[in-house]
Amino acid sequence: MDNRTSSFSVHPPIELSSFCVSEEYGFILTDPLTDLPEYYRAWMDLATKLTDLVKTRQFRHRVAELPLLSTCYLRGHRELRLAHLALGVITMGYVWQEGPHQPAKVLPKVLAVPYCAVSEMLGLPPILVYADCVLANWKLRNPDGPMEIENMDTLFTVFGEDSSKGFFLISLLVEKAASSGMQGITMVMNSMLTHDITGIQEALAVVEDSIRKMREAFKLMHKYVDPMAFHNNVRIFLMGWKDNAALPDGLWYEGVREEPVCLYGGSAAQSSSIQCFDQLLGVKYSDHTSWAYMRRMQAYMPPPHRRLVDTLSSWPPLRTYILSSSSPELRRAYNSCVSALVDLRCYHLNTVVRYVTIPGHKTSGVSCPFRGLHAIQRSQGTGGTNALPFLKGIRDDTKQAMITDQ
Ligand code: HEM
Repeated sequence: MDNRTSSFSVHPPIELSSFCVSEEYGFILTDPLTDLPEYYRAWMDLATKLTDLVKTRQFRHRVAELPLLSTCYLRGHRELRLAHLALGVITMGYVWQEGPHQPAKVLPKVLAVPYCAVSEMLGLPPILVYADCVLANWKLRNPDGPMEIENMDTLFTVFGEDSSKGFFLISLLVEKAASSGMQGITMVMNSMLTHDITGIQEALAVVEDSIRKMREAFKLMHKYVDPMAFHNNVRIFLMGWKDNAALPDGLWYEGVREEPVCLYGGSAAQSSSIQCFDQLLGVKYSDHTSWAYMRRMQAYMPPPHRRLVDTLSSWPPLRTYILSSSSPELRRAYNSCVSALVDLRCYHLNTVVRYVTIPGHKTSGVSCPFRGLHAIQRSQGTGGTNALPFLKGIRDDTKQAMITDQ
């Protein structure tokens, strides 16, 4: 037994809606707004024109000309989320316009002050997070049509337009596939409360099916995202200012803080879905650095989503429950989920080799537009990790969760 309580009596049933998670969309923001009140026109205009203005090196000048807008006209969660997304995109354009060898070290007051205010209201850090650029950055072209890539668009892209769009939308579809898994998780947990073995087993099959569907959705990445465009453009504009040699001291938010702030860049490591599956299945990150990193990523999730991960981690462990049960079917259903998660992580790893490692080697040639890049940055994820060792470790930890007969 680990230090979680072994008693089920203290745990009320889990309701996804209490964590702002929808049955149909999971962690995705449903019906995101596509525009802010007219007062915020300057933000929306700038965020939608990032690519053109970065190409012509005008983005920073245009930011400097922004009026200092009050956040008092932003109403409700959806307006705040759209404002956080737009200001995040503008911040990335401002910091990385000249590439990693010449980042801006100071975020001007006209941007820093409202951005930090909106971030505080949402309980999110003032940087473009996964919950912005993926979970809140989408619309249906035909509102009555299906949620399929051909019928979808982003509200904003970062540099590397088509590949940026593809990266955000495919990640969104992977999240959509995870939504049935979130329902499966609640079914597992709530069936544990009543010791309903068949219920747990059926719910685990739902979880497994969802993880396998995530892998299927992931495959679309290869059709819609070009590796070189991802590596040299998209990735650069998602990088943060923590564990990044380009901005070793962080970024100074003028008019807000006295000291520069260090924050990780936007990465799908900030996805709550995968951390929920890990909690359900009892995946233990054996390396302390990886554990600490995954824990830190929770601060980049919207607070109710973070609470769900925490709640799952405080429940009596499913794995221990299964180990003490005599049902071979239950054990099989659990192992199939672990196996699906290992497969997903293996697929993800191969994708990282294709999109980060291989282009990183090619980029070391003289024609690289970012030739000032330090070697480590060429193979670094947007979340600041040295990607491959970190991801291999977590994949191996997932394998360790498998229950073997002995
Ligand atoms: C081109 C596609 C992708 C690339 C190149 C990529 C790259 C990376 C990298 C480099 C990391 C290490 C952390 C960092 O420094 O950012 C990472 C972590 C992670 N990524 Fe991705 N990623 C991709 C797509 C996705 C998608 C679609 C998902 C799922 C929604 C995802 C989920 C995760 C998770 C959960 C982690 C944390 C480690 C883990 O739990 O295994 N990634 N990714």
